[in-house]
Amino acid sequence: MTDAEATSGVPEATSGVLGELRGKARARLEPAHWDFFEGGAGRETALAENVRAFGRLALLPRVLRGAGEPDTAVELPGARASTPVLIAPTAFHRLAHHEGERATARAAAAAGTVLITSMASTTAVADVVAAAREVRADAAVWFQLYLQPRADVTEALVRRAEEAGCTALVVTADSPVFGRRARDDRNGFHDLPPGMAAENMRGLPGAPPDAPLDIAMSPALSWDHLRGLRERTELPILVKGVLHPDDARHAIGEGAAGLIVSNHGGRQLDAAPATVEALPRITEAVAGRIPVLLDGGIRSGADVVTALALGAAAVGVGRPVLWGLAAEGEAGVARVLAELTGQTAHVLALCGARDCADLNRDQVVLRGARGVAGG
Ligand SMILES: Cc1cc2nc3c(=O)[nH]c(=O)nc-3n(C[C@H](O)[C@H](O)[C@H](O)COP(=O)(O)O)c2cc1C
Ligand SMILES: O=C(O)C(=O)c1ccccc1
Repeated sequence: MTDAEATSGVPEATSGVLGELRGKARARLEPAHWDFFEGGAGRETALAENVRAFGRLALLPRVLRGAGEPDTAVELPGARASTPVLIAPTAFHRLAHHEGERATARAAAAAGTVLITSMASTTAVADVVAAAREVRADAAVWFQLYLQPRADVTEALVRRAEEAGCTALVVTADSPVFGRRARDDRNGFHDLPPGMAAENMRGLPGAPPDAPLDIAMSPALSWDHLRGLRERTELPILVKGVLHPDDARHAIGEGAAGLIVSNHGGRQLDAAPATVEALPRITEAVAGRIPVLLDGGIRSGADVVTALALGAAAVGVGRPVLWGLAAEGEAGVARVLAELTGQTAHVLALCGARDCADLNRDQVVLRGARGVAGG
């Protein structure tokens, strides 16, 4: 058994553009690298449920609303995107394609969307932003950050992201420890191969000159560290990995500019719920004060519109972007973004929506029941 269908029955894409790219990626990648990209923690329940939960939901279209051609643009902290489909931060793009994050950045910029570039990228953040800005001068790149136990290390990373031209920080809060991933254990995959490194981690305080520091994950991190970060940067900060409504309220109290409802693509707490099932309680708690984004299991325009109807301002896509990158490089990522955005526009039109905000949570219903999802 080498993939999620076998281990947990995740109904991943097998047809359409995404299915084609997924198949091509799988054929091209070394099995251990495929498993690293595709796998999740534990029994891969959260991974499978992210996808399955969307399949349990249906959309109630509104009719005869004279909505016209839908506008897919969204306004976000530090970005105006022409699509609600953003690129979620994923590590190690050079494992997928030799052009790595540069290829992803060019495709994101050309599509007019936000690349949330991972702190664990195999290309330095300055080079990622430069690649995006070669395509589009006002391309938005956000920097995903794991708060480091050493404040001087975190600060050095933030200065790098600022100097590179990133327009927001995304603090990943769901990783007090690294998830246990059975596939990586079985494959003995725990590090990048020779010749590749986490380029943002070079030359930081406490590291030998030019050697990359390991990314630390720490259960000692608290809201105090987030507050410390806020005091040291002008960039808007989004908190990624929020699933509990009280944490959403807490993040607002600490001045977060946005939230990303996420279970890290099922790679951290395997017992976590599907993200779309956690979303309604979060948007209810937030009550429009800051934008709430979602990632996990987005594989179609209907999934995007379902998340939007439940109150998300935008969504992030992780694995499908890696499929596109591994299969066809920049062109493959462009195909994934065009496909998901095109489907989203089509579903918005079929639902009678003018734009991404012109939807209501009463349009999302549980299949096989008469109730409305999330109450
Ligand atoms: C291979 C891989 C690497 C990831 N690396 C990171 C990371 O470096 N930082 C982070 O915050 N999230 C990371 N994530 C989680 C994604 O940002 C996102 O939450 C998840 O992939 C969304 O689910 P999806 O893959 O079903 O779209 C990673 C996910 C994958 C699949
Ligand atoms: O694999 C991941 O999900 C991830 O977040 C990560 C973080 C640091 C290094 C490599 C991967």
